[in-house]
Amino acid sequence: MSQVAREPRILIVGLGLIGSSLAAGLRRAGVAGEIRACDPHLDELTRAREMGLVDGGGACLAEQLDGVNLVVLAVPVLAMCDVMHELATDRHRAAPDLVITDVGSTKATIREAAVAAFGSLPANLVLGHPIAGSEKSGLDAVDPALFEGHKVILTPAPSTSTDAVGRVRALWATVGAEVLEMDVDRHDAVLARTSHLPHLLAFSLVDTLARQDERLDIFRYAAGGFRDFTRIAGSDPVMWRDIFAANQSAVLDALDEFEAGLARLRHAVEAGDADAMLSTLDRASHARRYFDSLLNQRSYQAEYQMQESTSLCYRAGPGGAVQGRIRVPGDKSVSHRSIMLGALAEGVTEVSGFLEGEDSLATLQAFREMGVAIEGPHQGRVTIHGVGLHGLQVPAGPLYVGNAGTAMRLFAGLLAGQAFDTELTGDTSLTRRPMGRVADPLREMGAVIDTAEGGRPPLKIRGGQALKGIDYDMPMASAQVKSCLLLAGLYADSETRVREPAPTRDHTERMLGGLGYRVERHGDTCWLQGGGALQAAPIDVPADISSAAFFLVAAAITPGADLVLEHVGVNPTRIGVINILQRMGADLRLENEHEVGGEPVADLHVRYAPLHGIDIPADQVPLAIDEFPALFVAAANAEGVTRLRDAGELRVKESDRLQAMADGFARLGVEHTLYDEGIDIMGRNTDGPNYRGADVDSLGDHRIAMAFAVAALRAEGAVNVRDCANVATSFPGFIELARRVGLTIEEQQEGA
Ligand SMILES: O=C(O)C1=C[C@@H](OP(=O)(O)O)[C@@H](O)[C@H](O)C1
Ligand SMILES: C=C(OP(=O)(O)O)C(=O)O
Repeated sequence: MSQVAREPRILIVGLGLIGSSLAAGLRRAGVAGEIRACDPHLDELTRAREMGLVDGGGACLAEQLDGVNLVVLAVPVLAMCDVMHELATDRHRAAPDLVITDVGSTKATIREAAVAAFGSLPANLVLGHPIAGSEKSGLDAVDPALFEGHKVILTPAPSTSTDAVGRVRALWATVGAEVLEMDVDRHDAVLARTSHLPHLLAFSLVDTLARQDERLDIFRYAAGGFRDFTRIAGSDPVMWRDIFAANQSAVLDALDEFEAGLARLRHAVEAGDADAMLSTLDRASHARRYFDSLLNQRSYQAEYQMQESTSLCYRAGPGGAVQGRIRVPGDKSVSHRSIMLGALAEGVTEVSGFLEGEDSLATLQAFREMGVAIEGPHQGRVTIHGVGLHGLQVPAGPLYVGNAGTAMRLFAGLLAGQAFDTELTGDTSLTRRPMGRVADPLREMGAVIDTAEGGRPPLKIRGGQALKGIDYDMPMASAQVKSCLLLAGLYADSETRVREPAPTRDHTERMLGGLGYRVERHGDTCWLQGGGALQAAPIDVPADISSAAFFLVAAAITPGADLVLEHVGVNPTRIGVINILQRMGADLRLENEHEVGGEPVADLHVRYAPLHGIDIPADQVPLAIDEFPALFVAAANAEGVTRLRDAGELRVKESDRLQAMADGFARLGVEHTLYDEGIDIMGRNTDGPNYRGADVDSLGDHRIAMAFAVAALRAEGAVNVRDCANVATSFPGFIELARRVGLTIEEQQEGA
């Protein structure tokens, strides 16, 4: 519950926009205490009293202090010094529990003024700053809702009384503000960039243009851009003079950074360097949209940050049909690689069919942060202005790859070969996943990488290392480890060889070949020689067989189903799901088979046919590694036992997928036995439902969420799946497509 101010007598010093709006907000909130004001303009005071904002007041601070419990100093920053001295002299007149706060836009100067006036920083002084305002000023602009939903930053010192901080927090909470704390220096540095610099630029631009054109034609013909950019130049000049003077050094630092950035852009314009211009504009445009969506709490990263507090659920009704022709979104593995290799190539790479899911978008964003100009995505089209193997630039901070194991592991190899240091971070699920499997062989190549305990993220990668080729025998069948080493191998002084214990997806090898980089293979080993170059070429991303798998299974278990999935990638290293379903008796055919950009594709046609349990051949496990959650649902609806072994890798995906599926099955009443590296599923295929409805938890894992949504087709009651926001990592639009083919499924906010 938010706190409410319980001050018997509040004194607001200064009836400008902030002071009068605070009074109005407190009044509107119905605070019980008296509100007084002190202002040199007696007519303003009279008006404020007539408007019902204050109970009384006067021009002399000493006289107004009698019995006051809370003083709010809302005077211009440079007037703060005099007011502090008066306060220090007459504070004995106030109540013994007096708390003082202020609303100044800079904090270090006000702290200095307080120390000068009081001899030291008083424990009952809580410096603060509401991040609210308007280009309008004074009592005329009063707005009781001015602080609602806005932030107020308090900057208490270690010596500040916690009771005083609590009371100032309550004051702002009463008028609807969100209160946070930071130290004085950080406040001044942050505000110099987010507020003071933009005001300074707006004032300067308007002044410059106004001088250039005495007849003010510019203003007459001003377009929206001018209006948007310069609105704040109408702000109170005295207030802003004071702010620039008071926060001089932080404002100058911010201005220096700005001038350096402007000089770079100027240079790009002057040199006609289209790539450099696009890179800056594109980064800015995306950063701006990211900022917008953060404010609206709807971006992909914001969604992750919010996940703790809100959760998206699926409610999948029992039964339903599976009919039609659909195309699922682009392949996630190929999408990640298209951005990575396109960025490292020389020339412009055009990608089509790109997956606009959060995982591959995180990869795209990371390259933007390393200076690569990338246009799009627009309806699956992305244009990457490659910078060559040595053209990446040092990013401003850690690279955040969200939920994407593929991104983190492939980046680890690629970044180990760069000249600069980097840090890779991810969301809570990714932070639990093992990275030693890439860090260890990379270290053998000469990379310097720090991980958190147990080889977990974040990964801190030291740049500038000379990498040497290795001959590596992978302990597990992992395309991510193989790809990571091949990417590092591009930067190595010699040959990098990787042997895999079983075939894994080979998109990296194929795409490197497509971009003119020679990768050789003999049996279970592939290798490349470092020091070459990649040449840009178009990349067509097929539909993702891992996403198609949910609909393949949906059709395979639903009597009467007849479904075509168009243009699905059927690379032989990915078709375990097709092989396994066919062995279980599915009527699944490949039609219209052809090749696009080095990857085989086909339309997959499934009609319902009764399934039976099988022993899943070990060699199919790596070829269907992401499809097991869906395949387990097929097994639950197949007559007899389906046995899976040698699948321990499922325990280190976005969740422990063996456990997550077993837990959900227990709730649905699907009989099963769990093993360390596998599961037995005792399926049924009756004329009616094959198990009951239940509430299940996806554990935030996209594939578990979609698998249980599909399971509802043969359940007796609804299947409610918790924590489904992460479906957007690999399959944006899943719900719409599922509904289109005949599933009854809705999204709900948990608790709604
Ligand atoms: O290389 C890739 O794109 C992937 C490889 C697989 O991971 P492992 O390499 O850990 O098996 C797979 O599970 C993942 O979804 C994507
Ligand atoms: C395991 C998966 O992806 P990643 O490893 O990239 O997180 C997946 O998509 O199922």
